[in-house]
Amino acid sequence: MRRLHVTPSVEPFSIAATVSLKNYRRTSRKNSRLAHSTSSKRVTWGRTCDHQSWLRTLFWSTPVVIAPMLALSCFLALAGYDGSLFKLFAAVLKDGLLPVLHTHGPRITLRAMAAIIFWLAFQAVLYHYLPGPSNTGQRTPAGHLLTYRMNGLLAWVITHVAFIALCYLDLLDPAFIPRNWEGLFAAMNLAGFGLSLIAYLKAYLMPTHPEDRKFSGCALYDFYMGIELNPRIGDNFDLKLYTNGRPGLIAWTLVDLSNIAYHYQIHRHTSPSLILVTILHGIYVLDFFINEAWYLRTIDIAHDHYGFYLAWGCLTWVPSMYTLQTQFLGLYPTSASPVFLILIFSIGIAGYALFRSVNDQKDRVRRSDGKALVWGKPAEFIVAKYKTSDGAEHQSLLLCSGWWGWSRHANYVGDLLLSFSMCALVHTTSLLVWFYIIFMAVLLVHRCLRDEERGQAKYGVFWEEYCRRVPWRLMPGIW
Ligand SMILES: NC(=O)C1=CN([C@@H]2O[C@H](COP(=O)(O)OP(=O)(O)OC[C@H]3O[C@@H](n4cnc5c(N)ncnc54)[C@H](OP(=O)(O)O)[C@@H]3O)[C@@H](O)[C@H]2O)C=CC1
Ligand SMILES: CC(C)CCC[C@@H](C)[C@H]1CC[C@H]2C3=CC=C4C[C@@H](O)CC[C@]4(C)[C@H]3CC[C@]12C
Repeated sequence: MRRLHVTPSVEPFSIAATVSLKNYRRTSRKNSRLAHSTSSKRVTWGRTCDHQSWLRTLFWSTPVVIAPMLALSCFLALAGYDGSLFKLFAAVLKDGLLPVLHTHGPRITLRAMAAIIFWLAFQAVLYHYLPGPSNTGQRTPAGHLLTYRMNGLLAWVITHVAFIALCYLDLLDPAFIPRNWEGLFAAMNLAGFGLSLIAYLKAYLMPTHPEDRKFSGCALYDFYMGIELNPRIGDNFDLKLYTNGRPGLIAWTLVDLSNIAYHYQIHRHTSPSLILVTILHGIYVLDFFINEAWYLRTIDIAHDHYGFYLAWGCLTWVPSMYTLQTQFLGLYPTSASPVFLILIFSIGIAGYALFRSVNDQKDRVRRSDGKALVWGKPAEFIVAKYKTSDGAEHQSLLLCSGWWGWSRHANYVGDLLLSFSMCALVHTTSLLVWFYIIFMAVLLVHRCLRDEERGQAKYGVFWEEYCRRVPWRLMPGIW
């Protein structure tokens, strides 16, 4: 890819929606006119959502209550009702909630509390002390460019080797997690709520970058979606990357492995479905750690603020809800034909390949400043200008070729195929097992809309040009 230099003194706000230098000159004249219209705009992206009514804001805060209730329902259904949410609701209607909670509800135990405290501390130590290459994230609305140390893969390997070694030496029961699930679930919730509260108070009392805070005007919404963008302890301990990328994600594969052991201890055989789901989960989690620097350029790190959504979400929702398939299979074996398993597993692998290829294209283009090949050809992109609140002007590349010319979120299509496969492999109609794909579909469709709003506020006319060139949000011809 030839480098496209825009000399500020000649065309201070020009953009290029181009593949080559030839096209660049033509489009930049048009784009510079467009750019002048955005450059004078107030910086609104990543800022207060002052256009929202309080009723709307309150409505969007309801997951603070709904998500823990959903997690509790799934816990109860697995603990006492054959993994059936319908049986659970029938029991609650018949006997009342309190007796159901009394018989099957989570319990705070000292052992589980100690295990969760140890787990969080152990992951914090690995996060802080393990070596790894440094990478910078995306520029924040206030203009900060933060550095992160990428040592997640090492942390994942050390944790799993330690777990296997402790089990091998008979110092730990490999089925420790499902056997202590009622206590662990309660302790994870306490930790998740506790960390969310700490994040909320820290945002007022000791903010890391006060100019990057976002206030909605509704305390509950601020607690839910977060105030600080990148809260840190000291200069280097990034609370968001630690929470999102360590205790929850590493627990995901550990919970799966422990459920395989539990299934084996109870039934004296292994389940092909359980192994295949664990392999898909393992690929997904390992992919995250192998490509950790890519994660710095995703919505979670670059745009989402740090509150209950991420803190409780990663400490409780991920280990308890993202593992529902293996928890179910650990307790209730199912059977499926080899042809079915091979077909569904192949769909999962195809979904993963799409997910990785799309994410990789964007990452390579952004990291190389556009000097990358996409599907064997020089990348096509829009050089989109935006302003930070300090008044400085910056630019980002919006890729428009390869998968990113096919739809604006082809990576979500791959993820949805993979999620479908993770659920279908269990071979049951139990709603609880299918919850993951339903959640992912809602989350990713909502993300498409959210990202659009934010892209428009950040890039203005450049975003409009991008949407004109790549009209489909998710699936060409459908949406
Ligand atoms: N398992 C799970 O629970 C979930 C998994 N995921 C997966 O995580 C991955 C990351 O998801 P997510 O962060 O939502 O989305 P993306 O990785 O697609 O990142 C979106 C950001 O990329 C930038 N961007 C948008 N369009 C372009 C473009 N054409 N060229 C270059 N940059 C662009 C924008 O940021 P900027 O401001 O920098 O321009 C935008 O905010 C996805 O693969 C998704 O499937 C996502 C959610 C949940
Ligand atoms: C409170 C709840 C209703 C919602 C909590 C949601 C969060 C726990 C999740 C939202 C986005 C999720 C993720 C995004 C991208 C990821 C990359 C992928 O490669 C691995 C998984 C993940 C880190 C994933 C983890 C959970 C979320 C943060």
